[in-house]
Amino acid sequence: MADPPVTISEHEVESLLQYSELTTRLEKALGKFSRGEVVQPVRTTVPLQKHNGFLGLMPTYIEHDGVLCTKLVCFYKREDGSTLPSTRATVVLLDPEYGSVKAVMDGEVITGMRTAAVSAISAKLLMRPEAEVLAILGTGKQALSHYNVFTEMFSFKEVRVWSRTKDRAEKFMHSVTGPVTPCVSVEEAVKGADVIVTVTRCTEPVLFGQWVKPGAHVAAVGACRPNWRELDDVLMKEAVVYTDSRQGATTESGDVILSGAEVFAELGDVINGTKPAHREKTTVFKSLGMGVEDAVSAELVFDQWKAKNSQP
Ligand SMILES: NC(=O)C1=CN([C@@H]2O[C@H](COP(=O)(O)OP(=O)(O)OC[C@H]3O[C@@H](n4cnc5c(N)ncnc54)[C@H](O)[C@@H]3O)[C@@H](O)[C@H]2O)C=CC1
Ligand SMILES: O=C(O)C1=NCCCC1
Repeated sequence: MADPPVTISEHEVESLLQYSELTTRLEKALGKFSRGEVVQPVRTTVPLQKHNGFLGLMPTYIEHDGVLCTKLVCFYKREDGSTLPSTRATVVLLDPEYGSVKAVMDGEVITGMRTAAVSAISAKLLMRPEAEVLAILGTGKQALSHYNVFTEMFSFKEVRVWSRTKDRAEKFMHSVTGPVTPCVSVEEAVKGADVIVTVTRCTEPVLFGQWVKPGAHVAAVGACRPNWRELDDVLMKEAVVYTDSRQGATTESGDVILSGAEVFAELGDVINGTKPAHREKTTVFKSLGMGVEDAVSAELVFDQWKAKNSQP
């Protein structure tokens, strides 16, 4: 008889996950994914038309590691000023042999941290070594997790943040401990920036190639629907485009599909050494988010939870 599933709250997940171990596991998982060692269909999305959103189903099986997992994530195109969350997620970890549920855990922190950690891996692989200026477009949940991991992993001389209102950019600045320059326009934020993170909910391009410094690295995290955009055609066509999943990007990314840009490689290909990292060129990492990222994060949370809760 299987043990009943454990429930792990948002607060507990937060106390159990650290970027250092998470990033190591995610890097290995991206490599495995691109070597074909992970069963992970492209996310199934169910439209929630009445609420202007989608339910995404993200099942994943890593046979070699005995990890079976699925995330249920609802994401919405919220009206400006809405106080409702734009993403809500739950992660379910299963026993692949018995099919029983081992753990049900909050997916908010996992989604925030694993997405930011994968963007940081993209920057580690693709930004110029002398990178000094980071620009973050957007000031929501992902902006905060990206700020946290980028400032933990790298030593930028300046971090700039842009939001559509000055108030929001200033509020973000006051919510973090390190120095931040709030910017009133995207152009001001990205001018001369070496690394640009786009974490907005916008559905039309907000970042234009004409403003991007040649050789900069862009981690594009929002716009995860085939008709949503964050980046313009000029940037998509000038840059060398990397993704988490080629199949995911060519199915779900408006920036890739509508610009007609070619996907050069998956991050896992670079990690596996089968495709080069073009640090000297302008690069875009188009992130869609993958079930395998949630699976290894949930397994890490569960391992830590068991260690903490085991009898002495
Ligand atoms: N690639 C991935 O793995 C993941 C992607 N996402 C996506 O990342 C984006 C950000 O997510 P969260 O930070 O959780 O959302 P959030 O709602 O906490 O923050 C969104 C930010 O975008 C800004 N924004 C909204 N509409 C805008 C517009 N038209 N133009 C410019 N800025 C606008 C908001 O003011 C806010 O600063 C969303 O599009 C979400 O779907 C979320 C989770 C994972
Ligand atoms: O991977 C995820 O989780 C998400 N990706 C895009 C939309 C929101 C959630």
